[in-house]
Amino acid sequence: MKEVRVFDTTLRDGEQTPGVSLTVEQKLIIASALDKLGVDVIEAGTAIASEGDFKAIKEISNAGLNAEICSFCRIKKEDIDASADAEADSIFMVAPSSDIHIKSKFPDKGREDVIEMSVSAIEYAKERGLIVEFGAEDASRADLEFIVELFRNAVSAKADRLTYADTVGVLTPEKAESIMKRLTSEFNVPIAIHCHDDFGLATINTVYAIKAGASEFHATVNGIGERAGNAALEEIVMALEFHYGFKTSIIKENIYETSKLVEKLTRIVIPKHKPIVGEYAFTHESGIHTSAIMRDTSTYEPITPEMVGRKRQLVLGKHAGRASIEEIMKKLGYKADKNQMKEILVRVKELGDKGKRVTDADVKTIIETVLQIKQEKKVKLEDLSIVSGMHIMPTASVKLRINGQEIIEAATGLGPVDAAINAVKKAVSEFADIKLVSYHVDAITGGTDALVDVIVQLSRGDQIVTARGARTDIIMASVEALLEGLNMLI
Ligand SMILES: CC(=O)SCCNC(=O)CCNC(=O)[C@H](O)C(C)(C)COP(=O)(O)OP(=O)(O)OC[C@H]1O[C@@H](n2cnc3c(N)ncnc32)[C@H](O)[C@@H]1OP(=O)(O)O
Ligand SMILES: CC(=O)C(=O)O
Repeated sequence: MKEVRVFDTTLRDGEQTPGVSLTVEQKLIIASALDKLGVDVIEAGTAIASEGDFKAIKEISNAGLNAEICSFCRIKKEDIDASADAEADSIFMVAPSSDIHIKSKFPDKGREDVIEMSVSAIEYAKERGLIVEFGAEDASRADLEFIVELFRNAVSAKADRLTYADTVGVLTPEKAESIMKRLTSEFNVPIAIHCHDDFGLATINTVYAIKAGASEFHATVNGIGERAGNAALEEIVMALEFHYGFKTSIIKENIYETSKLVEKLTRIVIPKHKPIVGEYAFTHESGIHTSAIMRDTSTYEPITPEMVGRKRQLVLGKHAGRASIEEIMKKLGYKADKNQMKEILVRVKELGDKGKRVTDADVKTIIETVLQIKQEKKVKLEDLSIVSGMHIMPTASVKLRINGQEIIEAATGLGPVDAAINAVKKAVSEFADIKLVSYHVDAITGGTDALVDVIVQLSRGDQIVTARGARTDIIMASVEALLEGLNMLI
């Protein structure tokens, strides 16, 4: 089984995603998570780019991590100096290689000049004790014979590794394969592939380059990066290991945790349907699927969620069937006869047909209505007040009745909704350890008087539930959703 090295560039190319900017502390947190994930190289930033990046690279380099710590560099002495001064183990040194890039970056220079500049930069970097991974930028639009010539000179100058960069994502799997076959037949040093996702081909191009002999790939967690992003680490690892029999150092059970951390700190929300890490990658709604999954999970899951540190979710909606209802009834501890089951299913579908996402709390209400179960709500809102304004820290106070006992709490927050949620969470903290997993708000109509639909996901231990609040007042809708969920969990 051939082992492939993983060069993670979440903190460099990933951070080049428009709007993403990480503090030194955040970079350290992500670097530690990447190390725990098992990546071989962490490209921690560009030492020359800013004081913060310099400091981040230095702190990460001195954090005692197992991974090699790398800094991005141009073929420029000052970039090499900054990287060496930041105490990086290695540099990813990049030279423009296509005529388009050479012309626009060095208008009075040509291919020969790029070779000369690269050679002297590599020699200088080696003098400064750095491992040099030398990359050809925009290689996929360059003359392949020039790339071979550039790499030959780079290797003579003692570059340790080479990278072929598909900077604007124009490779195809066939090209990636034939080019990598040629390059790996010419050179004895390790060759990496660096792909972007402009045509949605970053994963397959990377996989084909690896199949053809590349021994390392560059990727980012969640595929974040410039424009359409970089190749996604989690997709490539799973594809290489599952379909092609390669081995990586990645501890797959840590994938989801790392993905959620990167989502939280970069604030780049993972699309719900994204492979491996999207919310719905292991969620099933359709009746036919749920019914089969309950007999054998492999019917509709190519890999188990546990493999990547996740759990399966079964949700109800207009596509539900009897098996889905039976499963949720079992979970909630209810029993119903045939006719009642039919009625519950009809009502769930009715809600779905109205275009609504059916939450767990909706299902519970439907079941209790059909079964004529009158459940006293354990947590009731008796009062809520909010103070917010230009020069005031948003503050909320709540009066709840929990199991008949009156509880009054107050909390501050980043905004009035946050303050209200914090106050409720504080009030119930003695009764249960509840976590808010996700919060989603939609304005159903267009104006400022719109009906606001809030959907929350709450967890308590292993249990996760969804609940809704719908009001014209966003604070009340949020608290209502939270209380609905709480009542399900407590
Ligand atoms: C495909 C990629 O991801 S490439 C990596 C992109 N990453 C970054 O840009 C990192 C963040 N960048 C920065 O902080 C800044 O751009 C810096 C510090 C690197 C440079 O800043 P400045 O000196 O102000 O230059 P500026 O950003 O305006 O232009 C880039 C310069 O680098 C030159 N350059 C670009 N690539 C290379 C290269 N591989 N080697 C040498 N010089 C290069 C350009 O020709 C241009 O030079 P010029 O100023 O003489 O025209
Ligand atoms: C260097 C780099 O990030 C690229 O060519 O895409």
